[in-house]
Amino acid sequence: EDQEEAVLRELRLFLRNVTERLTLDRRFKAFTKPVDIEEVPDYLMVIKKPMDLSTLLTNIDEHKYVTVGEFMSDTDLIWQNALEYNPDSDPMDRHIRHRACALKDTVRAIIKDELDEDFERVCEEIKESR
Ligand SMILES: Cc1noc(C)c1-c1cc(NS(=O)(=O)c2ccccc2)cc(C(=O)O)c1
Repeated sequence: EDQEEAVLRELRLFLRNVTERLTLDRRFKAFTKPVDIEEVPDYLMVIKKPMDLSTLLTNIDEHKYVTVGEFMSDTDLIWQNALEYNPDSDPMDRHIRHRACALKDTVRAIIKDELDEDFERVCEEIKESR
């Protein structure tokens, strides 16, 4: 089992830990599962790349992410989609946008505080070498 696999296993542990903490946060309940197309029939006409926290976990387990940057692109989709689909001034839209902004800020704060820059650089080098 070479060094690269050890690094990527550590990356997956970190990303699972971050994702599970977000899933446990009650503010982000609406982001825990794919938007229900029965409940929101026109959703896929507006949002071309749906994403949610349970899909992030599946992606991690399927070794989709080789860098934290790739993971961040998918977490960005979650809040960007919510802002795009819920643009109006009514209280419901404002509430989901507030939670979307909280998700954006929370992910960035966790990564800034807990991701070692040297570790991410090693992941980037593995990605370039593949
Ligand atoms: C997310 C999202 N993006 O556009 C919209 C609109 C939402 C969104 C969708 C739902 N209903 S849902 O059946 O698709 C669902 C329930 C529980 C977990 C995940 C999805 C609820 C809410 C809410 O604020 O409670 C928000």
